Amino acid sequence: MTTTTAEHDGSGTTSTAYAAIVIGAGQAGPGVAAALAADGPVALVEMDRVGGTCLNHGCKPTKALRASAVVAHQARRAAEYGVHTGEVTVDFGFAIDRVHKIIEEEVSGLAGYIEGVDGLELVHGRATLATDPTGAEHVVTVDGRRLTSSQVYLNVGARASVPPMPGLDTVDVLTEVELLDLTELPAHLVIIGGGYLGCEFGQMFRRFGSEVTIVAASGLGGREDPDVGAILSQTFADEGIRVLEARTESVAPADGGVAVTLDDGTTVTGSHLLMAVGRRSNSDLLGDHGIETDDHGFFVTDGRFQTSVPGVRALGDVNGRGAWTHTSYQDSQIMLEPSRTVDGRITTYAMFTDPPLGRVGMNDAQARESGRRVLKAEVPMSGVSRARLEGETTGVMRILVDADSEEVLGATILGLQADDVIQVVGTAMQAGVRYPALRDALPIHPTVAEYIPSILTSLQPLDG
Ligand SMILES: Cc1cc2nc3c(=O)[nH]c(=O)nc-3n(C[C@H](O)[C@H](O)[C@H](O)COP(=O)(O)OP(=O)(O)OC[C@H]3O[C@@H](n4cnc5c(N)ncnc54)[C@H](O)[C@@H]3O)c2cc1C
Ligand SMILES: NC(=O)c1ccc[n+]([C@@H]2O[C@H](COP(=O)([O-])OP(=O)(O)OC[C@H]3O[C@@H](n4cnc5c(N)ncnc54)[C@H](O)[C@@H]3O)[C@@H](O)[C@H]2O)c1
Repeated sequence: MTTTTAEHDGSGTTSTAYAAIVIGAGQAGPGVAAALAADGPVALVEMDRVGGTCLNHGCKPTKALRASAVVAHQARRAAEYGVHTGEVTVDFGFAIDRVHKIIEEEVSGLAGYIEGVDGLELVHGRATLATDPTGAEHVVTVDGRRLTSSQVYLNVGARASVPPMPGLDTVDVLTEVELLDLTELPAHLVIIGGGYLGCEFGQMFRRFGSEVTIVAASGLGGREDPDVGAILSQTFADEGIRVLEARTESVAPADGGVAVTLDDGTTVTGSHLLMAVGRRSNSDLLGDHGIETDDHGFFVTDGRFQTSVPGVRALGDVNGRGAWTHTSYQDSQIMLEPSRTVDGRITTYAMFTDPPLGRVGMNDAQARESGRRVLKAEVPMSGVSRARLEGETTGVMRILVDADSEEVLGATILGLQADDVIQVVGTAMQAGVRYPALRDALPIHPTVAEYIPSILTSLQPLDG
């Protein structure tokens, strides 16, 4: 077993050798660090609170906050179900406080877990990395402390991208970090970006009572089939959210808030501005690391996460092979099982609007591009009996299969419980199940998932 050695170089700097150093306590780092600590001393370096984006200002706080927004919406619709509640008001301060309490518990639970692992040292501070091209001794510096190892794992994640725009330095720009720290509800939240972040936050804040305008260059849910984007747009319009399909050109202060000028000449004025136009890699925070990155700063890796420098591996968002907690966490599982590779991973994700969107594998456009002979089965959610029973008929359910190989190629579900139901298809795809086996499965009635076997009995060519 390798042991930690601490040496003084005469300048007062302590140099400590580890069996492995993990930088970033996000979704992959803690699990990998804990497992490696069984074989020798490991340092886990984190510059912020443990748990990374997901736990501190990503998936978990947003889904906790979404729960309040969904309840507000249901309460307003209660009369549709014969339930009478009186006037519905939202105490935003209470809702955000609830979120923070849940997150505090989870962060301290994770910190306690890390502290309890034998051989694992949590080092607080921002790490910079000087790699050794031979792979013999990489040097990580944290607050003047020198840590060395031949094995370095990078789980440094990504942060909100704030692209340059005239006037940005004259206004307060919020990212999700600051938005989740607000204690008072914005009067009018202007969101730049109509992707996952823009859609999820936009709908939540509208339901809390803010006026919301989303400026979305490629419409809502830009990566999805056009009809899915159109259903989302109609749902948002029905809830009173203004969506403008344009690019922002500049921003400026206005009436104690912000004015956003768009490329079609329109100007929108709001009290708060949220930037939600994608993520940028945190690889630059490591300093002059000498590792190959792509044009967007994501580390280039092979299927076992090996970077261009021997002994340095990159896991999670920063390797550009996924942009979700589940992909980052799965990277750590794959890393710890030598026979596995990330190559060929079937992408699956959800967008937690209400109703949610679930996606796995290909959508229509990707299926067309694949050059395969594709069959498609679909049903509007208004045709799904469970959705009708629950009064939640917005959306569509769609599955694509290969007519020749009978492979399941992908599915899009926008509608009631889509974030969970999609996983039936994802699991089948991972297991390599051919569509006739899925079609012939016995489903439970009345559920949303029962329509997966059911619609597979009426496959049609993709484009009619
Ligand atoms: C608002 C929002 C909502 C989201 N919702 C979902 C969702 O519902 N489902 C989902 O799957 N994904 C969601 N995501 C995406 C998800 O949060 C990320 O994909 C996930 O957190 C990535 O995990 P990671 O381990 O790669 O990086 P991170 O979780 O970002 O962790 C990286 C860690 O490295 C640390 N670090 C960085 N540089 C250094 C350095 N030089 N020295 C020391 N430490 C460093 C950071 O402080 C951080 O703790 C959401 C993201 C956002 C912003
Ligand atoms: N449910 C989830 O899993 C979830 C939720 C939120 C965030 N996330 C993660 O966070 C990442 C970032 O999400 P995001 O929504 O910020 O990015 P995104 O890439 O999903 O969407 C950004 C959108 O902004 C638009 N845009 C870019 N520049 C613009 C401009 N100047 N004016 C107007 N529109 C502009 C783009 O057309 C695009 O539609 C995602 O990739 C995802 O990994 C995941």
